[in-house]
Amino acid sequence: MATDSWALAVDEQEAAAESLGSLQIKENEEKVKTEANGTAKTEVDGEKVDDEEKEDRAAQSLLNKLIRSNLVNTTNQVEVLQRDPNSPLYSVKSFEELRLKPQLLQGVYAMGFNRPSKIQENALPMMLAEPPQNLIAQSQSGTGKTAAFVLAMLSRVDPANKWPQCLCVSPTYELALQTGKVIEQMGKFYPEVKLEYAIRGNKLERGMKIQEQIVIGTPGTVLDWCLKLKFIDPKKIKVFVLDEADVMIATQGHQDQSIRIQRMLPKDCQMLLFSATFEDSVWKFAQRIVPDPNVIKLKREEETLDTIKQYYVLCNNKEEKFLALCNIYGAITIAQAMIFCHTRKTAGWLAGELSSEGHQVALLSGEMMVEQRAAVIERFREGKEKVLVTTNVCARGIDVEQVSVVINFDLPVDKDGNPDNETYLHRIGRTGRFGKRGLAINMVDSKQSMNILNRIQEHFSEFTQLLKYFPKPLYKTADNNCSIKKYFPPLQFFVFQLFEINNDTSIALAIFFGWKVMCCHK
Ligand SMILES: Nc1ncnc2c1ncn2[C@@H]1O[C@H](COP(=O)(O)OP(=O)(O)OP(=O)(O)O)[C@@H](O)[C@H]1O
Repeated sequence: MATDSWALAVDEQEAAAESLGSLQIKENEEKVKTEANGTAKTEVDGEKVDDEEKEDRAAQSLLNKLIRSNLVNTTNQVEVLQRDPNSPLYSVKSFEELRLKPQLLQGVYAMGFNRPSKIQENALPMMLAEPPQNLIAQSQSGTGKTAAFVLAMLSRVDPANKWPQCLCVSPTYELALQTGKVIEQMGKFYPEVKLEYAIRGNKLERGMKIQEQIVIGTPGTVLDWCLKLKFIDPKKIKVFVLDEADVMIATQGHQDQSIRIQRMLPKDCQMLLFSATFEDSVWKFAQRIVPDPNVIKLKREEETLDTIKQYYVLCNNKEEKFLALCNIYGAITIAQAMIFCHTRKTAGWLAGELSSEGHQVALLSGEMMVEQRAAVIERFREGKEKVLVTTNVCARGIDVEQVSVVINFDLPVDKDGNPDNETYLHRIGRTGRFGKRGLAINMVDSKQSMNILNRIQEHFSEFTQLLKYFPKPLYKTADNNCSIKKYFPPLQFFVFQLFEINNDTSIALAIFFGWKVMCCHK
């Protein structure tokens, strides 16, 4: 593919992203920007490392919501801590058992939900109980929290009363919109219930009273609407939901604003708080927001490196790394691969080079809006591109199941240049549940990067035996003429590859023969 067709591909990607315009996310209406660009930069290896690489929790959370269409399966058990340990613990296996209003049951089924998710089995009976109970719930993104509290809110409102009865605060404008969409979908057959967005761009006339029964918004605007502008009478709120508590506390001021809102609510208002993670700070915040809570926790599925074959390739510079990459592509059949780079600049360069070699490449990096990133991931999932070149923004939480090959073009390091073991695990790890096998290839281009790889190896060797196979040099280029010095792995390695790999036998065989292919190629 020539460079201009690469540019064309980017244009197509952007066009695809624009088609997501139905989200109506307007740039200027909320200060909290979900794209992570425009922030401070650090110098590493002579290149700018953007702060995009730092975790932007709101952006990550939004991205997850945009690309997820299904529940995340989990084999872990839900842990329930009841406020009153003597009261019976109810759990439901069907939505019928919840005795929902028929319009809501219809809405739930129309969304394609057949049965409650793991967390919903316990959370829904608690949320719908009489008298209402408070709840703190923690489970990873995609396990059904939003759907659960939306159902609770819709169940509790009285459509005959034309004032806000349920209040939901979200960390950003965009996240609030996403939750609003779920309310609209689930409440499709319950049109009497109306929704209002308390977000900065939504200007209401002074002195008016909101008639919609559900208000969803960001903490600052919700606080203004309750306190200063008095659009909402907080004393009439029956359900208060604080969503994404972990993202919320990461934003300056949101914690205090949320607490101030909570203090205005009546004592018998049902308080519900949700979070994907449960660090100490989140737990402390949760306890301030939710008095006498029931607590539900669902451990996240652990990622493992046990099923991943890990290798490294020794090179001298990024051009050689690119060459090595081409050789690997020449040698093995790769359905789809994700390639991680440290900086946007390298990612852009590599995507261009691969593209001009004829690969169908997608590029994902931090200067893209979250919706653009979601569109790129979607295209990649659909197989429209075979290679996804990305910086760290793509590393977390994105499950592109069909990808069995991950290439660390640059090894993951933190801002101080130390190995980032967690990111390494997220990039190449697979949840044990899928048991999917994979291949990870690490590009090493200096003494420092070898050192980093060794430290990553040491770190993971502590808790997995299989890593005796890690890392095996795949091949080594000594100079730009590529007189290749091969490291022959022990025989057991081939035996291991040939007999233990199921799904990826083809890759194993190809690698096996690929040694020769690489040599011939040179
Ligand atoms: N009981 C269910 N059956 C089938 N699908 C469901 C069920 N509950 C939720 N889903 C779907 O699963 C996906 C994740 O659900 P949901 O958004 O509620 O999870 P979450 O834990 O709130 O995650 P996030 O915080 O990322 O939004 C959504 O596409 C949702 O429509």
